[in-house]
Amino acid sequence: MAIYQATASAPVNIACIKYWGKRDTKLILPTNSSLSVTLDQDHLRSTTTSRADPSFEKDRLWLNSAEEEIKEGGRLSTCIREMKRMRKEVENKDASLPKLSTYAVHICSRNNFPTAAGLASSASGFAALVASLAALYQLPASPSELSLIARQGSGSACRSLFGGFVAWEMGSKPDGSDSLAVEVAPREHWPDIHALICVVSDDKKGTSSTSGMQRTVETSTLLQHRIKYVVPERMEAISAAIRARDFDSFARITMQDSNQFHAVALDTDPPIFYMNDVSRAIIALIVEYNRVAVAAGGKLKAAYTYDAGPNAVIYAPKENLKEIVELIVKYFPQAEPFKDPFALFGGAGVQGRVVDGFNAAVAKPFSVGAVKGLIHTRVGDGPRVLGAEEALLGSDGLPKA
Ligand SMILES: Nc1ncnc2c1ncn2[C@@H]1O[C@H](COP(=O)(O)OP(=O)(O)OP(=O)(O)O)[C@@H](O)[C@H]1O
Ligand SMILES: C[C@@](O)(CCOP(=O)(O)OP(=O)(O)O)CC(=O)O
Repeated sequence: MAIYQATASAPVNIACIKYWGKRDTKLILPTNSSLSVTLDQDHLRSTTTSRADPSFEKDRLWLNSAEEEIKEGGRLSTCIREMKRMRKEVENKDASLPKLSTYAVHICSRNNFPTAAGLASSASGFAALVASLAALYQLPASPSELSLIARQGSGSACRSLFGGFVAWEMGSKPDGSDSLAVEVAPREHWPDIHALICVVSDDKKGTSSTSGMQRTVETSTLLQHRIKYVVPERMEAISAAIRARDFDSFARITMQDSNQFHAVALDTDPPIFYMNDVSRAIIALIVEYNRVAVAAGGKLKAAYTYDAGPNAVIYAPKENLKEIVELIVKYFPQAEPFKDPFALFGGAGVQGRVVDGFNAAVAKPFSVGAVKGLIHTRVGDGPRVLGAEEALLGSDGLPKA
């Protein structure tokens, strides 16, 4: 008997222009376009194996070893159904193909980082699910076409179908067929963009993105201003900054948009707070670091951004990462030695330090544990189809131990 199985991995993405608000909650159609940087899967990824077999009784999914219920009409079941529909179209054109669209699937996925902790696991997770099913079904679909399906799993997931710098165009059609991800620039265009993730908390968050953004749509007047006047202009400006490799503009817009996203969260009734004192202290440090650079006649050297949680993501050109790590470690001492994937410190270990002219009083030093960990990564590529040796399902079609 032939085995029909495929494994794929997909990256996390962190938005610079935030998606926050839906005009259609079932199809997951946003109230504004958004733009993100895809992070390197060598560091953060979801890996998913999908298998179709006539002996399987029903579709099943395991996430990090535990079986998840595939609820009828839920996001998982929608994505699986849509992928089967695309396979059926291919089968209709070529009668010699096995009827995989009629078989149930077993899907096993793993995230190599905490799930549901504001590290965008739903984005890499749904992108990996769609990429592995596309490989299993041998679909001739482009990343933008696949993004239409990943979007229905979790909005931000549609942007993880591409590497590099990615826009999710909100579209205008009621059926959502023009609400998809497009590449603004591949990672090779600007590979020097690095990211430092400051893990402030890896707990499950209080207000989920899904429910938080709907409350904002229902109650925030500021959101209406953002949608109409602010985001369209910013999408243009940041795309131009990316094309020109203009970090100064990229950084300014990224920080402004993070600030406005958290402002609309605060403008929600009742208000939503995603950042905490640690998040705000990191903002103060980056603002002061940039002030020193600009005062010396230079340009912005780093940009912070925060999703629906307290974790900071700091984007910066590679050359600034050593200074940024030293700055963060000075105020947020680490229990574990810094994992130095790009050999910034040459094995010497990190010394907390600020640049000359830095006003140390902008933040107070915190104790060990306030920032639980630092992940240094960079802009990365899109989903990868992996070899059979990476499969997460065993020969019995169940998760490997
Ligand atoms: N590898 C995966 N495969 C399939 N689904 C996944 C995977 N990883 C996460 N998910 C789904 O995404 C959910 C977590 O999404 P949630 O939005 O709560 O957290 P997050 O993505 O870490 O945070 P955020 O999107 O706000 O940055 C999980 O409960 C699960 O349903
Ligand atoms: C703050 C954000 O990270 C919100 C992400 O929201 P989700 O994509 O997790 O929401 P759903 O579509 O309801 O699954 C901003 C962004 O990634 O653009």
